[in-house]
Amino acid sequence: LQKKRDTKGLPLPPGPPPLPFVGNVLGVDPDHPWLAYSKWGTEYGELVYTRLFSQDVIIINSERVAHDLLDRRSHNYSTRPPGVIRVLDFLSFGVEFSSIFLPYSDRWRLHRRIFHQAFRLEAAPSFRPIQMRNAHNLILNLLAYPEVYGTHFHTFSTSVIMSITYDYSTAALDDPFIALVERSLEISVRELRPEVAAVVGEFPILEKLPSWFPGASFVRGAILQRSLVPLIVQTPFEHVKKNMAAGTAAPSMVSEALNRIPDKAKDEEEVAMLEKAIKEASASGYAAASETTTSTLHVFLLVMVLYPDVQARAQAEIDSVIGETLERLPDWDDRASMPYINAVIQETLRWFPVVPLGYYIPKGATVMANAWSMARNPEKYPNPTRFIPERHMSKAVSEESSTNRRDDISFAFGFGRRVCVGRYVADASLFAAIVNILAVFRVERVPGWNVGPDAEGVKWSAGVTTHPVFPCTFIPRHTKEKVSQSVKAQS
Ligand code: HEM
Repeated sequence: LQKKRDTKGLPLPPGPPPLPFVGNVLGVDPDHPWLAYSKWGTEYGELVYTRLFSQDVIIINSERVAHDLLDRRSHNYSTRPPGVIRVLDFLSFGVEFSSIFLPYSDRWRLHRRIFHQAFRLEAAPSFRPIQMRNAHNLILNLLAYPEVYGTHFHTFSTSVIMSITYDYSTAALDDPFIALVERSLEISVRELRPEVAAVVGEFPILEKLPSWFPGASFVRGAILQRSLVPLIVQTPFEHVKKNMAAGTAAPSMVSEALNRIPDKAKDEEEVAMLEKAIKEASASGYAAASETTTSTLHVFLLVMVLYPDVQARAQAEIDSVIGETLERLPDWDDRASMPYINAVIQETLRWFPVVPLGYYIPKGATVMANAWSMARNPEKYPNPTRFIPERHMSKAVSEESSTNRRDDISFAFGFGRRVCVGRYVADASLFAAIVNILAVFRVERVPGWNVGPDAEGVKWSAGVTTHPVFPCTFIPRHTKEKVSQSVKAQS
């Protein structure tokens, strides 16, 4: 029996037998590829070799191997797959500058440094007032128009990141800039992934199809995206520079990074290079922050509908801390007294990681870290399809945020040098939104929507980030007047 080998003669892990030309592509649902990768994991082991057309792909299905390769040997696994980058060269979406897609390089390192200054563990709490104010807008929006809850989640996530990054205030409802960002992100999330890249890369003729041609959605996406991206990148950056010139800029990631450009570096070329990096990193940051936070809130809502007992226990905990009559809304200081809420946040991130696959490349192949499969590991999480916050309760959750405990659900935020730079900010946004939603609403399934606790049959959106699509009912636990009063009192 001849062992499979890569082009350099190194042995490759086992995997499903590929068909000529297409490889294993027919076995993969391109909208939910993590399902096939996880199934192969149970058949072939922690590391699986597969081929999508001519692209070699190695899937890591276990946390142990992911930590070993992506954390401990991260210098080998820190760049991004050429597949996605090739699509970008070949059919430009105009987002080649994004920190998320940049190859491992000095340019990427500079982006990371800019993020790190603003979003590191010690700096993240400075954004809490912004996060809480937006969580209050979220509950007011939900009270007014509960049926479009997805739009409110998006407004919340994007407003938080826009304020943090640019001190840019969006309208509480129907902000035109947010609509633009939403459209642009929808295209990127859907099209810019290796499974799509594999197809486009194999059939360059697709690029030549007119954009109206059925199935040529990525061509349409690319055309639209190329016109949206410059607006989205330029407009908020100019806003900061204008405010700085007028002396009215409040602290934000961009204003602080611009202020840090050292005087001695002020030869024109260097300043231009640094400004460009700040502009590009800030635009990538809000792209990365918005969809992920929004999708996690969708997952939270789904589990609250599917697990009414969990919801009731979470609400009992909130009421025990702030009182049953909503004399005030929850605040940051309450977090330490809410171990169950913290466990609900942990379990939400575990139950369905909204970025199910992370992409890395060592030389040659694409390596995918299958967070979805890690989250469903029955040895670490008995009965993994069930939402059980108690599994996180024994570990003094109240003292630490969901993102500090690297040993537990770290797979939700990626691995190695490309680990999510916004995880501390994300954790605080989730707490602010979740605790306020539960304080003010009971969420219930709509009559006739018969989905069981494993959420089988629920539709999930397709893309790098995914979220469930389902109907639900928001029942206010307090009167509108009471909620408005409490919001006013707290602001
Ligand atoms: C619940 C919310 C979030 C989740 C689940 C999440 C998850 C992730 C994951 C899985 C990655 C990929 C890591 C990898 O490839 O190994 C990532 C990257 C990234 N995230 Fe987050 N994220 C969230 C929120 C945020 C926020 C709020 C920000 C900004 C404030 C942010 C900024 C970034 C950036 C810039 C990257 C790219 C890092 C790089 O390639 O070097 N994320 N995130």
